[in-house]
Amino acid sequence: MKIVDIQVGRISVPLRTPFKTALRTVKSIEDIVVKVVTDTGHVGYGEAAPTAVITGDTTGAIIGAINESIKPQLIGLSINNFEDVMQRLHGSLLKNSSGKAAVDIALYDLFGQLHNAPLYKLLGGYKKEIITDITISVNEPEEMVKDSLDAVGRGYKTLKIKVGKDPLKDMERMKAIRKAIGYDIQLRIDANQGWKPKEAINILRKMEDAGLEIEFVEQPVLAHDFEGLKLVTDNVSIPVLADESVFSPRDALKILEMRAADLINIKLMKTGGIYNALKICSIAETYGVECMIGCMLESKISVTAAAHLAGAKSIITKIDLDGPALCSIDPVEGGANFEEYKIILPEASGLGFVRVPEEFFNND
Ligand SMILES: C[C@H](N)C(=O)N[C@@H](CCC(=O)O)C(=O)O
Ligand SMILES: [Mg+2]
Repeated sequence: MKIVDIQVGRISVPLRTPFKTALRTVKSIEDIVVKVVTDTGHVGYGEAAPTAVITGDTTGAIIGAINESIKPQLIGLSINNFEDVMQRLHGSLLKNSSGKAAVDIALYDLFGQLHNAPLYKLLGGYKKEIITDITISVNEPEEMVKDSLDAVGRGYKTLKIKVGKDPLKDMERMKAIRKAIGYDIQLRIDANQGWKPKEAINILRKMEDAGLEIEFVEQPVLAHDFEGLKLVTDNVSIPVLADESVFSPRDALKILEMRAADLINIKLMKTGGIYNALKICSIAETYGVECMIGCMLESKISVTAAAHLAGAKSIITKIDLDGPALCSIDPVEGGANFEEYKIILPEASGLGFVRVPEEFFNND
């Protein structure tokens, strides 16, 4: 099964409501899609999200990385020697994790097709069904209460609340949400780097004292501030999850050696796809640290790949794969079945897509 072509296209999907974090506001998913074609007529699909404020990857940079650096390395290689293909892909250029992720995902789709098995089974086959949280954007407290109640009405049992805009207001937000939804629903929070270390310690202790029962806090401080992250981890009881601080297996190793966080958030757009995400799973297993699998603003294509990984690995115990649930439409047939909080993995080979619209690849 030889790679004969790699095509790049675009997918655009309006969100149900604007997505707001401490870092950005977005109204629609505007991602890059990739199609890897083989001499046997098989096609693998991938996707990249240009989340410049987190990964540094813009739309133009992703397209350039794939067309100028990745594609020339891969044409003619055989999926049968998958290790060689992965080495060439991940060695083709530095950084550019989102562009690498799109191609890596498409190649894993082909790897599954080559071996005629769903990817999650080839990677471990731990479970066929996973349960995701849903994200509540940072807004005025009343609006966040309304959005939280809507999410609970849709059946979600875990909400990930975006904070990090203003510590005093964040406290108000969390008190209002907890009061409205009660204690049967789990609350995790994501500050997206919005607090300073001492500010984070202060607000998290207040949340503990107020009995808000926060499952964990995601990325309270700046991504590069490993010492600040450790200071927070050492000084609060709420577990700390490293998100923007961990892109590569090397980052994961450093964070875990320092004991700077209690949990790690794996996202394919940060790791450059499944190949390196698997290494982070092994590192985390070695340290006995559980992982979350997360996503950026991604549609069903790349979130299906993340769901296959989550279904394969027991160390992934927390799921934040709500990209498709935030979308107003789903233009892709097949892949994982997203039924609100329940994600069911497909039994078809590879990632299991049935139809990815050809229009995505008409680049006029
Ligand atoms: C969408 C997901 N639940 C999420 O919150 N992902 C990121 C932010 C993604 C973005 O800004 O596109 C996260 O910080 O966990
Ligand atoms: Mg996060």
